[in-house]
Amino acid sequence: MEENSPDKAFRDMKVLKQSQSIIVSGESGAGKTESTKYILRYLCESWGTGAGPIEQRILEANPVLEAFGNAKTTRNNNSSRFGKFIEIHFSDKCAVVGGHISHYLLEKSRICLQSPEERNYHIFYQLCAGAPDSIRNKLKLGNPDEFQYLKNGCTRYFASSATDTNVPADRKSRAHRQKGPLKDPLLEDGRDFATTDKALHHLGIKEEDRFAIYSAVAAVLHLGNIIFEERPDDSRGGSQVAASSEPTVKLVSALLGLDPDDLKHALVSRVMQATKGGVKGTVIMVPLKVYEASNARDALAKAIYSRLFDYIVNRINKSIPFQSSSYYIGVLDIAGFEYFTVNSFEQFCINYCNEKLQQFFNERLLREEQHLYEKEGLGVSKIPYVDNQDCIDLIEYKNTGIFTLLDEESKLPKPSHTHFTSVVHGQHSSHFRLDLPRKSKLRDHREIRDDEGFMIRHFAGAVCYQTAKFIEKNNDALHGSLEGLILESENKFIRSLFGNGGDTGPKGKLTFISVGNKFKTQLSELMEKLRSTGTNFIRCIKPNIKMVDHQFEGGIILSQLQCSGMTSVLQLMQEGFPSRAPFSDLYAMYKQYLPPQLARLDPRMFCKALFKALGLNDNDFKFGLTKVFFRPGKFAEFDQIMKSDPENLKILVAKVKFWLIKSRWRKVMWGALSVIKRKCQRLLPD
Ligand SMILES: Nc1ncnc2c1ncn2[C@@H]1O[C@H](COP(=O)(O)OP(=O)(O)OP(=O)(O)O)[C@@H](O)[C@H]1O
Repeated sequence: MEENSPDKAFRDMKVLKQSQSIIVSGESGAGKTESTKYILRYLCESWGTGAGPIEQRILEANPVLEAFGNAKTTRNNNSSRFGKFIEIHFSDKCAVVGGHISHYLLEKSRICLQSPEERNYHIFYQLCAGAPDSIRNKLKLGNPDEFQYLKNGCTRYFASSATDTNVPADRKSRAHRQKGPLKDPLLEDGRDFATTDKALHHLGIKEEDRFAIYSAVAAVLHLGNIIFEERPDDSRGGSQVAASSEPTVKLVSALLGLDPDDLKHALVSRVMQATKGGVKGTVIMVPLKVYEASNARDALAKAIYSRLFDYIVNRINKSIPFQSSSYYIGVLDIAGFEYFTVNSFEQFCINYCNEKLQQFFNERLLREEQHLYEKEGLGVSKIPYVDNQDCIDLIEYKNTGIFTLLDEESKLPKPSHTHFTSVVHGQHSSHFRLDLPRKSKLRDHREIRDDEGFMIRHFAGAVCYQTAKFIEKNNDALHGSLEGLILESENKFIRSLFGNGGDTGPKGKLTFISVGNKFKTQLSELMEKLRSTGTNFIRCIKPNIKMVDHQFEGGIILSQLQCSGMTSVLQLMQEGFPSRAPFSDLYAMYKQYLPPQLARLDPRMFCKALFKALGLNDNDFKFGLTKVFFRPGKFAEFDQIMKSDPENLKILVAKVKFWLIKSRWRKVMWGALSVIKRKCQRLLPD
């Protein structure tokens, strides 16, 4: 991490009177979130009123966001599974006045299923391990083995050897009892519940609402335990809730404020409005097969949890309000480029986002820089970089982009991922960025059928996407019966989670709400914001994949630098002039150090005189039309000389004067010589 980025952003905001953004990027586990926390702490503690209530709340937001939005993955014990843009707002005096958080793409699939070494969101384990008995008993929480939504992943808690004994044995899973706790210096589920609870309290969330939040989390867990079986009397393959799940249905209904029979009914059937035959608009109930009912249950769990996450972010925002602000510094912490053996809709969205951010990075650091060199006539040779606009168009273009094709497929009466995939290939058969999976260099990917996936050549490498779940994951709508049911919940809190979401639309009417489209819109708003601010980039580099300290693996570090475009930037910095200042700024900065007869010079002459007098090496700087440009590190050297002790300054002034006299003398000499030369030419016979 560049050491002074937040400080630079703050100084730029103050001097240039312009809002700033800091884009923190890097792959999972590289340190984006930790860096973001340092930045926020630095800004709040340096420029807040000694971390007063507002600043404190901005900082308190972190444990809450992490509890509900972070999870253990194979690459990071505390991986943020959502993106965020945190704005710290400042008054015209540059003091912190408030903040705002926007969040993007919470990973929903994790709520219902995790791979064996990974976990669900931390809050589930915090509740099971650390909530007091009074809460756990009311919410009927046991150990992670008791829940379908936890038991397929890693069920161990985080704790140290010393603190592991604080958690009673009956709260621990079998794997935990056998293998002991997971270890991480920053995480401890038993203790972290209290931290989350305290942070929620500090954000102004009362005990009653905190309990409502925990009840919603518990409802999600119990919901996952409802299982379905085929109805023996139904020839159409309909399903019913298994008898063994009856108590769970009762419990979930109580937690969600629903009638158990209504819940059962809504889970195993779907309302449809007839569009033909009979009376148009007649509502008919379609029975769901076992796998469809299970999907409906999972969709409900994901909807509750993601709405809960929206609610929590909203509450955080309410706790850090600001009436008016003059500027802000926004910090973007969003997942970096991802590629796995199986890549689905989540990777597609995040890689699309990274294409946009990379384009922005190229624009700001490579294109604009080189354009400036050209405009100022510096004659620096061109550094090539790849323009990825074609890849962005392939994904987001209005009529034929992959997002649009996916939305169109979803609106068909019988959407199918194979049809969608074929349309993508058909539409872009000769696109350089798109190819069939069998063209992949990886064997696993070559085995994907032509109509089940596509490969995109991203700026950071080719990725094969499997389209099997694209249609389902791109749809945020609950099916009609569930939506209608939940909107009529007797639990005010649950109703409020769903009630005023602009996304839901009229009750039970919408069958499709596009996730891709929402993300595209959010991202374009974010890009607009970034473009209107001064930008600072922090590139986090992961030193090794083992999650251990002080171990640097050259190969993986180099590939991260290449993927993020850093090698091109470094080349540009090496051959270019990364620091620069307009003549007038330098003049204004240093004239106070120099005597009046020098301060009277025009800014360009002043700078020339200064540089010559200092005896700076001609290779270390270049004079453009309006600015002077410095080689890396040379501006700092120059600044140090200028601000050094008075004795040194006296010598310097004498040198400047001497240079000026010499150059004026030379000018006069040249003038006189030219006159003499011309006169001589006239006097001499042809
Ligand atoms: N500056 C740091 N000092 C000490 N440890 C750090 C630092 N930055 C990161 N780490 C360690 O690396 C882990 C991963 O960092 P972090 O969660 O910030 O990664 P990330 O890039 O945000 O990953 P993800 O995209 O998965 O959220 C941290 O939990 C911590 O153990």
